[in-house]
Amino acid sequence: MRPTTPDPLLTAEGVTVRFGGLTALNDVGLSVAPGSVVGLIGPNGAGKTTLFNVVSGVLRPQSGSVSWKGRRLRRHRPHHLADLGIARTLQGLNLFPGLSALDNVMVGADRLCRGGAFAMLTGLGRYHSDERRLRERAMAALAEFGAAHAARAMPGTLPFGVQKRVALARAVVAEPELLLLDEPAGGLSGEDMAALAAAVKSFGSRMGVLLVEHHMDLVMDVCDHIVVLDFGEVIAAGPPERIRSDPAVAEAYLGEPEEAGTDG
Ligand SMILES: Nc1ncnc2c1ncn2[C@@H]1O[C@H](COP(=O)(O)OP(=O)(O)OP(=O)(O)O)[C@@H](O)[C@H]1O
Repeated sequence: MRPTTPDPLLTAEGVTVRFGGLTALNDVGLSVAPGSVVGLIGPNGAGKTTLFNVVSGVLRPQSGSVSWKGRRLRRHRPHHLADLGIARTLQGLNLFPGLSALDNVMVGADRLCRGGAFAMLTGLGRYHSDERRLRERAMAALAEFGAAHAARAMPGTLPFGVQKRVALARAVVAEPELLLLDEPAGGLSGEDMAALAAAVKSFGSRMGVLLVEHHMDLVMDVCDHIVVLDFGEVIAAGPPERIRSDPAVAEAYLGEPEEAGTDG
């Protein structure tokens, strides 16, 4: 269901993470409102994955907090995300190699099914009435990403770009309120990249999205708001047009300030 409140879905505040003597994140914050696409960018080692892991419940920060709809998450773990209404895709595809593309997507519908999609897929429990409904829904999700033709195929037999579409379909089939995307463009090009951009834009009208991504063109194209990390600190935050012209961002990426106006 579409959220009706403009309050943030997800808020991270004052997040600090240290690995031994290295400060990977220092007092970092961001928030994602319903219906907005927030990009998290920064050079290699800036702390993007670390923040993604804190938000996902993989890592506990030394200080700071993560809140969901205004309520602080104290002990959340990745397997709690679906119940909260949060889905994520990881850098790896994480598809089950022994399940067809369609069945992989149905696993993503787990939270819609009382007995769990696994119980349904394995025939354990009495969930046959749910099964047809979820199968139709999973097919519709595959079709939305142009992967309906792959429904019966095993993931390993599919081209990488199609596998990525299946992973995206699995993430959104349960209609999460927030989608966490960790470098979804990795390994994509051309048509697959354009399809991904279109998909993320369409998600933005249905759910909040946090997009961690290296691919700058994609981020500038699809995000409403961008947070830039460098050496574990937020160095800029704002709409794409502001980030694009921010000298601190150019400096972080290029290693030195862009010399505006120099002509030789
Ligand atoms: N488990 C860990 N143990 C020690 N140091 C770590 C660990 N995870 C990350 N780091 C360090 O923390 C810093 C931030 O890493 P992180 O992976 O979050 O950056 P990133 O912005 O995601 O980089 P990339 O774009 O290369 O994926 C880096 O210096 C990295 O080497």
